[in-house]
Formats: sequence, structure tokens, C-alpha cells
Amino acid sequence: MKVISTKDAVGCILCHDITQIIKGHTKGPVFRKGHIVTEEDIPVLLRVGKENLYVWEPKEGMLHEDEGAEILRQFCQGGSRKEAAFEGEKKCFRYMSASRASEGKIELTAEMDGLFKVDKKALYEVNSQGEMMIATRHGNTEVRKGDKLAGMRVIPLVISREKMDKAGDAIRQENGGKPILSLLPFVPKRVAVITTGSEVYKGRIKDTFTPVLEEKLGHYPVTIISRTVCDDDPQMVTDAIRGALEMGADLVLCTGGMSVDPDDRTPLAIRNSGAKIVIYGAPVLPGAMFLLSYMEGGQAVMGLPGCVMYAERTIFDLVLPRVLADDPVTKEEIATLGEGGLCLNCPVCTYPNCGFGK
Ligand SMILES: Nc1nc2c(c(=O)[nH]1)N[C@H]1C(S)=C(S)[C@@H](COP(=O)(O)OP(=O)(O)OC[C@H]3O[C@@H](n4cnc5c(N)ncnc54)[C@H](O)[C@@H]3O)O[C@H]1N2
Ligand code: MOO
Repeated sequence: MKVISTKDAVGCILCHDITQIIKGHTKGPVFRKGHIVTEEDIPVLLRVGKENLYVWEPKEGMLHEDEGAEILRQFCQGGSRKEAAFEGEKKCFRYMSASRASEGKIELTAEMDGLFKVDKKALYEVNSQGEMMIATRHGNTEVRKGDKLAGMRVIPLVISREKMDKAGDAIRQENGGKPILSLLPFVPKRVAVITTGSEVYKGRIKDTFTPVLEEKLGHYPVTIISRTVCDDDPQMVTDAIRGALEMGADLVLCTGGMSVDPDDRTPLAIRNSGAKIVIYGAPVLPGAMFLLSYMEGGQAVMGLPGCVMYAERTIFDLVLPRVLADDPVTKEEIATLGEGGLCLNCPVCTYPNCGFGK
């Protein structure tokens, strides 16, 4: 820290807030600690009576907190300054926009509806360095345009470039240097709904499952291309799946017949369609009897248990955004859902902003 004549302070970093008081009008900081003095600031500083200032001396190898924050933004979002050019106040890149660095902090916001992904290990590496932090919302959750995704800042006013480089090296070692955060936009999909169950097929009860799916799918860029009702006959269900795929379905949703009764034949029917089963049975309640499979061509075929019809949130809500963002779900990932896999059925549901599936 040193004292400098205000007239000579352009480019210097203020060490403390500078307060302006105009009687009966304003009281507050005109400049914050950490601000870099510009040519235009000089008359303002002189007007608040500051002919001399305490400033940091720019030192070789030391970065201002805002410069450090910009490096954190690159860790998160990727892209050089040029690639991620400012549009007005926003820096847009890879469907995320960044605020301008201010007081050492940058925030990222979703520019599209889609699936938010976090490389947890790389994030941990950066946050383990000290003197810097990145906080995000949970990964693998759907986000909507305008949602806040992450905030990051450098903790001290200045940070060594070496420290930032070390964090960059840790990310490179962890994932080869890929951005920590990504937003995968939803990809428009054609969906086929196959309802199974003799009670519905024979008209004994009304189908109340399909309307639930229609409502849920209505929040995404999805077209329902077919609705078929089948008896508890696995061949009939298999034929319906194959027919839907021939019609160009990207996603086939089979409902009913997912548990252990003699008439519950949907898993067999899905298997016989040629789909490769990722999981049948998941550590999530509601949703234990869920089945996820993929065809060779990448189309997803799901078996949805009865709970998807009656419970507000189930495993279907965890998996659907991923499938709609073309983000394949693995058996291992499903196995990790156990902790947080219990929906608490809160009086007011705040999903996805809750612990379910996290
Ligand atoms: N012994 C066991 N029983 C059950 C288990 C288990 O592990 N062992 N799991 C339970 C869980 S968890 C669920 S979830 C359900 C799974 O049910 P299913 O997917 O097999 O559903 P269904 O048996 O076909 O039907 C259940 C219930 O829902 C009505 N339903 C089904 N589809 C429709 C429709 N399109 N419209 C209207 N109503 C429909 C159906 O009539 C039944 O009343 O299994 C538990 N049991
Ligand atoms: O499979 Mo049930 O799906 O847990 O309610």
C-alpha cells in the first residue's frame, strides 16, 4: 500500500471505499475498495476531497481480484476474452452469460432452457486451492433462461498469478482442461406414449396416466407423435415400441406393468424390442420400479411405474431432462442417486431446488 497523488492514480487499485455525502441527498461509497482508478474518476475523487489516495502498487505477478475472477470465469465457462465477447453488460458463451467482474465477483446466468452440468471433481480442485471460490447450483438439474447458475470470486484484493495458474493446472490434471460448467440446451424430441394394462385396454377404467405425461412433457420442446394402448401382452407392447420407433420416435414412454404381478410384463416387452437395458430398478422413491434403456440408434425407451402417475415428483423428473438434453444416463449414475433419492413430499414442492435426486 502507498499514498499517491490522485492526479497520478490512473490504473491504481483503491485500498478502501471512498464515501460521498451530499447533504439531504446521498451518502454512500462512490468507489469501492478494489476499484481501478480511471481518467474519468479523477475529477470525481477531487470533488469528494481526495487529493491523495491509498492504493495498491501493481506488482509483477500479482492480479487484481477482478482479473482473478475473470480467470475463474474461464475455468467455469471456457473461452478467451475474445470468444466470449461482451454484449452490453453480458458476456455470452456456451449458452451462459457472465456479469462484468465487480468487487472481485462474477455471476453466470442461463441463456437457454436446458440441463446444467457440473464437473464436481474439477470444481472441488479449484475450491481446494484457497483464496478463490466458485459456488454453483446442483448439476444434472434443468434450468430455465434467466436462472442464476454460479457465482465466483477471488477472496483477497489481489492474488498471485502463480496461484491462479496452479488452479488451472489442477483442472487440466483432473479433466484435461475442459470447462467446469456446461449448459446443454434441450433438443426437440418426438415422443411416443404406450399405455399398458388390461384394465385400460378393455375399457374398465379411463387412462389417467397419459394426461399426466402430456402435462409434464408440455414444459419441454417435445411433440407427442403417438399414443397407443396395449393389453398385458408383451408381444403387443414390443410391437408398439417397434412401431413407434419406425414412426421416428426419439423417446418411447411405456406406462404400467412394471412391478411383480403375473400381468406385469412391460420390462420383458422392452427387452424384446432390442433395447439395451441401463437399469431396471433404481434407488429412488417414488420410482423404484423404473426402467431405462436405449436403442442402438440412441432412442431412449423407458418403463414408467405407477407412481409416476400419482406422485408429483419421481425418478422420471430426474431422468427426463437429461434424456431431453441428449445426455446419456449410466447405470453408475443411477446407483449414486440413493443419497437424496427419497422424495420428502413437502407440503409445497420446490423441486428442482431441493435435495431430491442430489
Ligand atoms: N410385491 C410387490 N409389489 C409392488 C412392488 C414391489 O416391488 N413388489 N412395487 C410397487 C411399486 S414401487 C410400484 S410403483 C407399483 C408399480 O406399479 P406398475 O407400474 O406395475 O403399475 P400397475 O400394476 O400396472 O398399476 C398400478 C395401479 O395403477 C393403475 N394404472 C396403471 N396404469 C394406468 C393408466 N394408464 N390409467 C389409469 N390407471 C392406471 C392400475 O390400474 C393399478 O391400480 O407396484 C408396486 N407393487
Ligand atoms: O416404483 Mo414405485 O415407482 O417406487 O412407487
